[in-house]
Amino acid sequence: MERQDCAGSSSQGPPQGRGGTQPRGIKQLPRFDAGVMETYLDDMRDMKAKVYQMFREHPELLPNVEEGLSKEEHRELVRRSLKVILQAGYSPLDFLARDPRKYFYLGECLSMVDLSLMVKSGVQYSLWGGSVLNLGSEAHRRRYYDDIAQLRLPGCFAMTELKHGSNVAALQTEAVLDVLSDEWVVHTPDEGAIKWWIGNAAEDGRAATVFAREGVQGVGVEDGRAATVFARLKVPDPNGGPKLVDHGVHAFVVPIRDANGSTLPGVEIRDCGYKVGLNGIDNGAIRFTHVRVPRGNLLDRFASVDKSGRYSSPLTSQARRFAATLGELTGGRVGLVAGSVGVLKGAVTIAVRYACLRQQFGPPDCPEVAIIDYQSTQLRLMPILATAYGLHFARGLLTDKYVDMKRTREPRLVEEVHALSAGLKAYTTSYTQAALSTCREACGGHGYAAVNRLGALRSDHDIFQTFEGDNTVLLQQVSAMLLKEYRQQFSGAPLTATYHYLRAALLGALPNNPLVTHDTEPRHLRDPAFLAKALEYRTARMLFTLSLRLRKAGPRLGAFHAWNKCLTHVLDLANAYVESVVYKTFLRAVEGCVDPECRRALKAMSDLFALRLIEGDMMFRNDEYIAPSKAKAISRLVVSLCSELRGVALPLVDAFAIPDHILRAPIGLGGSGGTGPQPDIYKEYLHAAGFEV
Ligand SMILES: Cc1cc2nc3c(=O)[nH]c(=O)nc-3n(C[C@H](O)[C@H](O)[C@H](O)COP(=O)(O)OP(=O)(O)OC[C@H]3O[C@@H](n4cnc5c(N)ncnc54)[C@H](O)[C@@H]3O)c2cc1C
Repeated sequence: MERQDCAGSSSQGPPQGRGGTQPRGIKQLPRFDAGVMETYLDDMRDMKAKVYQMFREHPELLPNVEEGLSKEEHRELVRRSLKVILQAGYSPLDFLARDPRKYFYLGECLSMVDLSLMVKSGVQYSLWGGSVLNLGSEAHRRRYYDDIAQLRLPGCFAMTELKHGSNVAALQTEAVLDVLSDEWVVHTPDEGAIKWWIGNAAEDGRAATVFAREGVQGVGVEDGRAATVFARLKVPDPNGGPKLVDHGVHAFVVPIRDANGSTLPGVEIRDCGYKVGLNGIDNGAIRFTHVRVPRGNLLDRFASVDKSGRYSSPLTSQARRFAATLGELTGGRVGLVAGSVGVLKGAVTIAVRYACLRQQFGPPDCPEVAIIDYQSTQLRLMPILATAYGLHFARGLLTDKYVDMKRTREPRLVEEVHALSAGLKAYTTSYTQAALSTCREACGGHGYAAVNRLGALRSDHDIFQTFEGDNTVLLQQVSAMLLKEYRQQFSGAPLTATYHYLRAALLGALPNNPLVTHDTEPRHLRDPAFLAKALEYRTARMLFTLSLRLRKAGPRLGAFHAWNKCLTHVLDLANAYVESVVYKTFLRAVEGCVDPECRRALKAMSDLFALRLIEGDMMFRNDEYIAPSKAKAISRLVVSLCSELRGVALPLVDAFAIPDHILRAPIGLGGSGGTGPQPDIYKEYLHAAGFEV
């Protein structure tokens, strides 16, 4: 075999150690200082440093996946961690109530410590605490705030039932007002209505926010002493009729355990047992048998019931009350986006560092090459790295809008945050879940070792796609809101005028100059104006065709079946919308970066993010938005951008600044961030396996 030029392959640079090998003849992005990038990404670094320092001082709180903790041991660890966080002066409920940016930031920090801890904190403060804060009155806040904040009253959020999860409006738990005793009687009418999966219920909860039909109340939890129970509210007919009036699902505070942890009369709680992941959380199932709580336990921000049983609400319809209630719970979704982005950063950090070090094969008589120098590895990992940055900035946008919404309560902002939190929650958690598998595969067999954490992260994170709103269901809400917005925009106009207008707008968005559809110059392909317009066109086109299809199918099939017939299209539209928002946010972040080297790396990643989307969508070809020659040029550019980014992949992951004692994956250790002595990953790994080295 002909001897190859080692330098021409990939043997430049150190054969071992951080950075691996550097191919020659590839355009390189300028090196940048990871510390400068970190400063740009993160304006709350001090808090992160302190939180992580706390876990350095308490290494016993970091679960060791190899030890195979039982669910009871893991739950105990999480309980202790929550207390240590409080003792260190961090009050998550205070953050949530007064400075939500800190609350979500803390969630992201905790995600790589232990996802069970992050989620348990979310159950106590965001779900249980948040339901009291957001759905209750000032009296409820005064009564419960301190006890929830200080963990003296662990609680639950009891919405889901055995037979109903996504379809919350169909919950069956009842809360019936007994006007003689001035109490709600919370009751589970049948097995299907047993509250299920309720976090904090199996051991810790003392109370629960129970979601029930008015006239009904519910409760939950192990750690929880109380729960917000969602139940149907029923009151006597004001006209003296024999039947109770059902006002739909409302939230009630229901005590479930006494101070000694024993369940209260009428409350039966079972442990949901081992799960695929998140075993540090005590999920439980709760059945209520005619549990009585005072009338004042209805969380009555949107509806109240007086002593005589008269129901009143500032919102005119059941649907609007229900929407307002669920709208107040968007904070949970914002928290999941933050946690999921944290996991994505951790996973890609492990995979990139390992891929830079791991060597397999090479030209004859030459050193082996680092696996990151294989084009296939670059195409796997660089888009994930770019998306992690894009979603980091999008998470920032969502948090800022959430804070503004809470401050102003402006109705348009409320709708926007609802759509954005639903869309980003679905998109981010689905993306991260897929990326976890890709990172595991990119690390080969060692990625499968439990000690390297990718498997545990994959198992723990998986359910992020389902709870706080199933992703498929949330994406439908996003598309429904986009359609509604379009309809409102054209309200008053005859439907045909609307469609003609949309069609004309779309045709206008098509590049009418054939030179543009055939332009293969990288300068054009990397022009943000081209990329942003292409992604906007995609969303607008999907919106247009979806409206058209629904309009055609609706009269024949009815709204429900017409929607179902178009469901794939509905989901594609929502994803396209979210991707367009992420790209625009990414662009603003590129423009806002003053360090020229960092900006070039960010620009390359934003280009890669958008180009991959265009490359992967046949619509652009089918519509002749891009000619075949342009499509090929885009694919070539994607490969070359991945290759350029490979040169700065290490400082890009270093800028996420996840310290080794938090990352805890021997194959992903970073040492002192590229400036000091580098860890010997194999040595660490052998050591973790028990070898003396
Ligand atoms: C670990 C864990 C913790 C949880 N913690 C809590 C908690 O603290 N409190 C609480 O109240 N709940 C909790 N839940 C419940 C969780 O919120 C529900 O699981 C979630 O809302 C989904 O409901 P479901 O499981 O009934 O799924 P379903 O709604 O039955 O969905 C099943 C499948 O059907 C699909 N599907 C459903 N409807 C549609 C539709 N309209 N169109 C297309 N596809 C559809 C979904 O995409 C999904 O794939 C928890 C669940 C788990 C597993």
